Amino acid sequence: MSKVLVSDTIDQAGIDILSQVATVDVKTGLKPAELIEIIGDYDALMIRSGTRVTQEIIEAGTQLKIIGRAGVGVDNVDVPAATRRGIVVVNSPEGNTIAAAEHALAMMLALSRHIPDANASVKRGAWDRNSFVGAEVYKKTLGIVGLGKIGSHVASVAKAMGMKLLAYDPFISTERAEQIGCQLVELDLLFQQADYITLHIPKTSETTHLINAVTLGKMKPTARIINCARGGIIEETALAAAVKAGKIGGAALDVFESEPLGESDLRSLGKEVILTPHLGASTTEAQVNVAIDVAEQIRDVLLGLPARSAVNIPGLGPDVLEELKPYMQLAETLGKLVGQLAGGRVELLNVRLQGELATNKSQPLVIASLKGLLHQALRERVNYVNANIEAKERGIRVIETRDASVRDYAGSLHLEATGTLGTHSVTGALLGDKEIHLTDVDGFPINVPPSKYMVFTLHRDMPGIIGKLGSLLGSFNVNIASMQVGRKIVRGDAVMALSIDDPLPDGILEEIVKVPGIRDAYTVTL
Ligand SMILES: NC(=O)c1ccc[n+]([C@@H]2O[C@H](COP(=O)([O-])OP(=O)(O)OC[C@H]3O[C@@H](n4cnc5c(N)ncnc54)[C@H](O)[C@@H]3O)[C@@H](O)[C@H]2O)c1
Ligand SMILES: O=C(O)CC[C@@H](O)C(=O)O
Repeated sequence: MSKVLVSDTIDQAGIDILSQVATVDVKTGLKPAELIEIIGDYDALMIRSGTRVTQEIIEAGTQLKIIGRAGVGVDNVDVPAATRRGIVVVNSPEGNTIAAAEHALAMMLALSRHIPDANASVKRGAWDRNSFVGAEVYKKTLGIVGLGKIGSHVASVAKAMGMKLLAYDPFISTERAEQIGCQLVELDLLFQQADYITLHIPKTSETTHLINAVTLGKMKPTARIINCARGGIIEETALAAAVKAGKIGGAALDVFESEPLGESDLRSLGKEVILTPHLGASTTEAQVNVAIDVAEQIRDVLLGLPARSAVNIPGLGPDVLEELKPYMQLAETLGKLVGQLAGGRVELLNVRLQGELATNKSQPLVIASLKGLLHQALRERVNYVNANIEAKERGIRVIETRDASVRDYAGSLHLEATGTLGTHSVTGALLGDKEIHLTDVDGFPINVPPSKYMVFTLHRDMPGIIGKLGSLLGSFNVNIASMQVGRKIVRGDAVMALSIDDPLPDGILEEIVKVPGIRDAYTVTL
């Protein structure tokens, strides 16, 4: 049975799902050295934001197949290191959207009305109504930086509260922003005009210290800034100085440059600053959502299935996956087949999406084809995560083409591999109830479902050849399950595809090519 380590607190609903397929150990609060010591025993690691999964931990995790982040941000995981090792990294892109958006809105209102300090004052025994006069958000301008899932939800609630909405997000269209009720503006204008600024962007090299002494200087002296996205987007010393000097009105932060927050000027500021300990996703609902979402993906990957929200498998979102899953299986089978027909070192793979398939995303099919192609060399070491990298490292060039005009089957996939021993091609389609069929080998039309063990011959189409091959295989006790010949013209060149019950014993290929009329023979395991 597989073993899963859960190293941060996650909801029991997730543990229950993992327990269906694995032994689950929950060990929270581990020091990095302790994690390194035990991680080698585990097939999967499930975390929240508390565990930093460094390259060292990934390298010590020799059995790891998947790292599941119960939340959105994977900035606490060394994703490139995981990718190099072929470890899938999954997250829960939507499970805590509402929780994080509501936390940002709660922070905005709490900051405006001094709720935390007023509450603390009453609890201390005071009844001070003069110190906590606040401001209304109604008719004020909210500047939203990052109009993705969380930013959009904040926008719709803020709109209902009567706020005017400005947004900055270079990756969304003006139409999309307008749909959500936001005016898309340049960042400087947003800084100059907003009464409240809320950040909903990832932490990247462009967004690190986006809010600094210079940008803070562009804001209104009454502006209040809210960060429930990621620590480090705001330069904290500059923020503390700006609040102290009255250059901005205040700030509410849920996330920090270093967590847990250590010594910080922010702690000593008054009611203009509110701090929460990374609570954006901390609702019962969100924790159930993310735990189930990520645990299901870990379960699937441990069962050999693809994950729906893998961050290191390009182009493989849940919607794409649903539609392309059967074609990915087809691509992998064709990749295995063409790789073995080509033999030697493959230098070029042409992946052609044909017919209806031509309108689909090609990237997942390219990855699956490469996974199949590299299986011969790498076996279980190659997977959807590292297939691209492994192919690049081996100097395999990939060309993707599309031909919507091919109408033989509703949608088909054609792979052509060129290597040190020549060029071979295979085509396949899904027939009936999504059953894989080989429809062409080296330009010869056939129609056979692939089987685990197969033999292909290139021969001259002439009387007696099938019988001779059958007798030869029979004499070596090889049982033929099915056989089909593909030819373009009568008595021209032809391809024979044989499904056999067991692997072809060593030395028989050499005997097959001695049969008069047979020019070449290949055996493959799919
Ligand atoms: N505090 C918490 O507990 C908590 C919980 C959930 C998410 N988060 C964080 O909230 C943030 C937003 O999450 P989301 O789910 O909305 O992500 P998302 O991917 O749906 O949205 C992010 C948006 O930021 C935009 N963006 C990227 N770079 C930008 C840039 N340089 N300038 C402006 N916009 C840019 C993108 O186009 C996208 O629309 C992330 O940092 C996430 O880690 C925090
Ligand atoms: O695990 C948490 O509570 C934080 C989650 C949040 O920061 C996220 O990125 O999803």
